[in-house]
Amino acid sequence: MKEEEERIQNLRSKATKLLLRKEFHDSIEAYSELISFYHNQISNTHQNLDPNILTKLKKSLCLALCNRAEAHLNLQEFPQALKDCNEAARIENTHFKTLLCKGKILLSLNQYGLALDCFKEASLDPHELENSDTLNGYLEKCIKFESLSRTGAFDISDWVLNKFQGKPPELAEYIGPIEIKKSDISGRGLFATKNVDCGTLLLVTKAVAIERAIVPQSTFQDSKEQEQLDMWKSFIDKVMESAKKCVRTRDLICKLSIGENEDHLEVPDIDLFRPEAQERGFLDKKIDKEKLLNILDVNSLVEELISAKIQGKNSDVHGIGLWILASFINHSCDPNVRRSHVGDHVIIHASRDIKACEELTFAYFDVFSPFRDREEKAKNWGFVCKCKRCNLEKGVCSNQEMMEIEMFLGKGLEMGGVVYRLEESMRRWMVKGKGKGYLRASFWQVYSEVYESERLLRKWGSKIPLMECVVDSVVDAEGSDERIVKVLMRGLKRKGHYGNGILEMEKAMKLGRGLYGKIMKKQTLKTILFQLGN
Ligand SMILES: C[S@@+](CC[C@H](N)C(=O)[O-])C[C@H]1O[C@@H](n2cnc3c(N)ncnc32)[C@H](O)[C@@H]1O
Repeated sequence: MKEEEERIQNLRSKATKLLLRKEFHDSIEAYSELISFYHNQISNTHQNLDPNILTKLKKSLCLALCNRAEAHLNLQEFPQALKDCNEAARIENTHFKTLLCKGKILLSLNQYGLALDCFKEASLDPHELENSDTLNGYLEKCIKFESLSRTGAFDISDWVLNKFQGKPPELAEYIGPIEIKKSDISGRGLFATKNVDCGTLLLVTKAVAIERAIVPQSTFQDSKEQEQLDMWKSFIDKVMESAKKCVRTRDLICKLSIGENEDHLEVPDIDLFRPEAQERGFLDKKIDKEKLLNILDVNSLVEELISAKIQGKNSDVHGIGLWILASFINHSCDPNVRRSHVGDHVIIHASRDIKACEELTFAYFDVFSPFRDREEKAKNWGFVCKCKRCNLEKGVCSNQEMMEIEMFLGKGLEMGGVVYRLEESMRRWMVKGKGKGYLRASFWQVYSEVYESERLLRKWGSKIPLMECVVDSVVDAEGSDERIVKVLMRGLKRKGHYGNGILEMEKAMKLGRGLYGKIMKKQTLKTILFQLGN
């Protein structure tokens, strides 16, 4: 008997040491042995009742379960961690350490309301005053996150102003007025459930996994490709790891498209993606590597590089990630939402006014390029783009005149001449409304060079449309984009309307909200707009 007691005493101190040394896998093993021992003892003791021994055993079991939960939590094995905490709580429902651990797990699972209940309950323990600072920290965080996840009232101003450097702001997951429905473009898509205006926040969601690497522009092509391949491989491993750890993640990943027969795919209920749905029965689906590769091929997103370059972000940093709910958003060459990457979260907001029941689309690749370039990029993604803009431009682009305009571009014809020819052709082809905006966006590079050159403006000014007019039509067709805002702000500066032309500034502010969403302070947005115009 003495020997057994000694063995258990040693096992207990071994498990504790391993936990303190952060050797979580080994500590889980040691605690599991300890937990089995207590389970056996309790069922034996139940037969030869000694209430004191039983109480002592149950206390020890509660502590061992709670410590094993802590180890699982550190390995981000949330379901196992939660299971241990729930068993510990059934033994002693006011156990401080268990409540603290369960609160931390629920916080990691974005279940802020339930986490708050745990921390509140823990704060009632009069014996744990020395832990009150830690507890207050969690309470404050929970209250903030709970409100953010309900209201979407985020503020990323300081971070944007700091050119996206330093620690990103802490974000909570948020699902705005959106739903999943069958799409006319392909398979399923995300749709607005009510009218929203430019800049409205629609979705904030955290990546299942993300992998970043620094690949300097100057790196040789071969090494660049190797670095990207290595990045892709470790990204796949990370997603596999997350999927292995959590039934819910695995089940939700399995709902994603592999790019084939999309029109036959089930349309999942958006509520499944809410953190509160954690407890709903998710199917323990198997996911083999080949299926996962296909899913990642179709749904992974790179952290946006074009806007990163324009905003002066470090464009040597490349990131790839999987954001499950955002994966239901189809591509369009005339998108109405934009994504911003903040830490491991992706933020989706309206880049123009959107009507209820309208499908939300963003650009998978740069859409400020001619039809043939975009066709090639969509092909690399594995689809033929069915958006309105491609359908319209397909017809125009087979036109001999359009081919000539594209050819002139390559042959160094003066940019003013290209703009002039394109505008004249559109007039003759009777291209109207959005069509004009689409084609101007296709040749935006050319337009922007003309509008930014005093010399070209002097030469071609009266033969080509006003910059403001072209900006309006491209914004109408494409929504907000840094490149348009840049040209607009520089134009306003030249005309002396910078900061004092009220109407112009109102327009610029609306475009700014389209760029970063309404989650920026007005004053910060103004500063950013001025920076873009310099
Ligand atoms: C990230 S998924 C988008 C959601 C997908 N429609 C679904 O049902 O799960 C990407 C896939 O959607 C389809 N897709 C997205 N945008 C498209 C577009 N503009 N035209 C045609 N197919 C598109 C392609 O099959 C692409 O591989």
